[in-house]
Amino acid sequence: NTIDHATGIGTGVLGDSKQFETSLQSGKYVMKDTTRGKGIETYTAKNRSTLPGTLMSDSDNNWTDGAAVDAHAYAQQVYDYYKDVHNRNSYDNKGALIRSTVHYGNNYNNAFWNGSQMVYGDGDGSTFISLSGGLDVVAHELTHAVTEKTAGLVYQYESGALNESLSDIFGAMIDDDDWLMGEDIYTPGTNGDALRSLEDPTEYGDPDHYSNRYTGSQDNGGVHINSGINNKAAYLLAEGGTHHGVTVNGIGRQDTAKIYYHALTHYLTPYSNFSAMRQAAVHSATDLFGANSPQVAAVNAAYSAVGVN
Ligand SMILES: CC(C)[C@H](Cc1cn(Cc2ccc(C(=O)O)cc2)nn1)C(=O)N[C@@H](CCCCN)C(=O)O
Ligand SMILES: [Zn+2]
Repeated sequence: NTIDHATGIGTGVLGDSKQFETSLQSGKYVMKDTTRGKGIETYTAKNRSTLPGTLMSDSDNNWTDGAAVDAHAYAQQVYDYYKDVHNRNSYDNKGALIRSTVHYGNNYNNAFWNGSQMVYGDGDGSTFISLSGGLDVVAHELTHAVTEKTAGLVYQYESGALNESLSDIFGAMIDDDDWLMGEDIYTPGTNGDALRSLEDPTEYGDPDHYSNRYTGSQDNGGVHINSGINNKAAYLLAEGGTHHGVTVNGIGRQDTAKIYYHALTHYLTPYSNFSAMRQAAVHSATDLFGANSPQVAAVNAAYSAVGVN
């Protein structure tokens, strides 16, 4: 009925005011958006680790829990990106309910997709602040769900690094004011730093060329490390540049996002490696823009520039 959905207003982690969809339930406003797919819900774990915890509620629809405000508002923004830009209805393309829990654990320095929902810690206040305060973080986590429902890239070694890279790529496409990951919620005492950089992965110790890939077993075989190689390729594809003597003529963020989304939903498979990623991106650019397009040429150049054949 008409009062089913309402517009909440609140302050985010960084003190920014925003509006978002809520609904009225048994006389209280709750963080449940009934207007997108089968819904978007935000819960609090109250600093314990039981999931999903308690649905966020408020008496007057003016919200002061910054972590919940951002988790809820950014989940809506990421839903809208996939719907409006890629015509995808939630992470399963069937309007799956999107659930987030904030205030997970105690001073928990991480955020993750647990296979069913998004989970955000509050950080310890010096390494991280509440991680849902990063739009790129929310997009990163929700993209893990998209990947699971599409290519199903196994979370280890090269397929896992591609899984990670695609989450970073769409994080950067949605939080599109830079090519950094986590800059808004990492080390509040230090400006301008981040967890990872797609522009220059080596800035945070990650490789930007296949010859420098990590071959050990830590981090599930380097999934958050070797992601830098594909992240660099995506950055070069969008922005252009010369890397290891190879020049790429950039095609912009929009066409780059279309190529990766097409690859994710049409060509990548659970055990795709970096070489298969190059082929999937070439096939996708060919499908979308034609075999002799500048986009296809740029894809080939970008992967050659990072040493992937
Ligand atoms: C999305 C991003 C903000 C988040 C960042 C992150 C956080 N951590 C733990 C961590 C903790 C402390 C520090 C430090 O510098 O002291 C750095 C990293 N490692 N990565 C991240 O990358 N989380 C992983 C969590 C993976 C959990 C296992 N599936 C992911 O979603 O891939
Ligand atoms: Zn990830």
